[in-house]
Amino acid sequence: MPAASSFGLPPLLGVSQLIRALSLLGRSGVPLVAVQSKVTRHHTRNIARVPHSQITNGLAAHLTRAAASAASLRPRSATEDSIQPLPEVSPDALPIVSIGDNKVAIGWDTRTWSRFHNIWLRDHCRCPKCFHAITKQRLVNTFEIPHDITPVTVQPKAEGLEVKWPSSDSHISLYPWAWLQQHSYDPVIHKTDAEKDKVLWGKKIEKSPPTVTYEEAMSEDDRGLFKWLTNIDKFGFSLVQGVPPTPEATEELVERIGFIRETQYGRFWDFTSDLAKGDMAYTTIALGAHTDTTYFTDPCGLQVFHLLSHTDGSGGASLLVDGFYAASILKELYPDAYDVLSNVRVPAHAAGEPSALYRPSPPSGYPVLSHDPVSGELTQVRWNNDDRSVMSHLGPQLVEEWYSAIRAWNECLTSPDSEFWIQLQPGTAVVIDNHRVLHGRSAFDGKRRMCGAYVGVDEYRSKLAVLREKFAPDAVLRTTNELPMAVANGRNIWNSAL
Ligand SMILES: C[N+](C)(C)CCCC[C@H](N)C(=O)O
Ligand SMILES: O=C(O)CCC(=O)C(=O)O
Repeated sequence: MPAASSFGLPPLLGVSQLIRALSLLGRSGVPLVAVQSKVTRHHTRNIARVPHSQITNGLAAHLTRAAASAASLRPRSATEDSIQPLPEVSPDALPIVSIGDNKVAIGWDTRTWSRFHNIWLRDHCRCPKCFHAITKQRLVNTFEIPHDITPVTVQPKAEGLEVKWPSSDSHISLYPWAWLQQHSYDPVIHKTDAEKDKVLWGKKIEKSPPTVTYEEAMSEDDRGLFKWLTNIDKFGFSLVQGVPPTPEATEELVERIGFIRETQYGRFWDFTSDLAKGDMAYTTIALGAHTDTTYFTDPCGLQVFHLLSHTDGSGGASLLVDGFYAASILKELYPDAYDVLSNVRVPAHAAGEPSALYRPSPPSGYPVLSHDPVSGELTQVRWNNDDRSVMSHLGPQLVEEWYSAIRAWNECLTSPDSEFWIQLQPGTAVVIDNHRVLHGRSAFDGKRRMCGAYVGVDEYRSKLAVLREKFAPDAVLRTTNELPMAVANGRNIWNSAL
């Protein structure tokens, strides 16, 4: 096995030199050509990674064209990209590695190579001296690493890249290949990431809304829980059928996900239209599609509703709208409005009770549409027109533009093709991702009793991550779980979240 080490290759220089160096190594059957200019990054601000065929919309005439092109907003798929997801490294075709001035280069295949700064590699050493395998916390003293540190040797091993560092105790680090691919930052390598598989939906979701049974959700082996949370992650909501129509059973159901988030409405709520809390939810009035707790710095992550009973009256149907879908339509039809909603901060308040006065920090609030600053993807919708505070910070030049933008947004949200109406019955709970799916209800009369709770977004995401680790391990876990010293205290030190 030819090993490229500091004496095997010149420092990283021009592409042609690298090509020559690599071909000199004569690795049979695996010619490596480093063509970095072919590496392109994804364009930014995508709504979601959604295959066209998965968009379940049924748009009215005026939205049909928009939906078709909204689907085209998705990032290019792996096959359209110049970079394919990289295959798992096999022991008989190891990557080629070389030391450059201040970086180590890894040639993955004929077209793709990654470079890692020496200091970055040293700082990310996961040997027991540098990383506490049980607590998953860093032990290495980052600030003692010489900023010009250079490996003595780099060796491709079956398990990963082995780096020998210049130190009296001859420190050796090993970085699994899949882990290096996953964390490649120069260039960022395309990842097929299950977390990105969102399915945007419209009214047609009513034909087959994502559902699990109570038995599945409560089953001890956690598979049903995984299915449930995966539904929420993909669609932004999931029904749970067959729930005993009691607050106790519903509370237990919520606790399967994580800690209940207590708020001014209580921990677990059991409410009717008695205005027990100073909020319109506690009346019989219709509520348009909104997200909850827009007045919190950190709005609640999940919201669970379970209709326990409704007697002596009618109405009170539940409304769900996929905010990511509505945003994709807005972006297509009214790109300027999309920008306004992505940038203008909206203040909000909860002030119906004398004992509480909630506003977000900063008090100017947050934009209706928030994006991941790294990927540009839409991450959160915050919208409750009822709870909006005074828009005094807009500036005179923006006032009309702002009102036009929210009018367009409202049009996308209230289009019959965006709205999924469902008449809940005792026994069917609905769990909603409050950062994505808006909810509302029609007006009603009679006595209607609803119970439910909030769960913090971090609780829900943590539980989903743990279940993924168990039931849908990614390439890094699949290839490193068997490595000696990789798994300590039930978790792999190479888990991509660390
Ligand atoms: C769900 N529960 C009935 C407890 C409270 C409802 C709060 C609704 C409020 N306007 C908001 O958007 O936060
Ligand atoms: O009463 C309902 O069905 C929903 C109430 C609501 O929208 C809320 O509590 O935020």
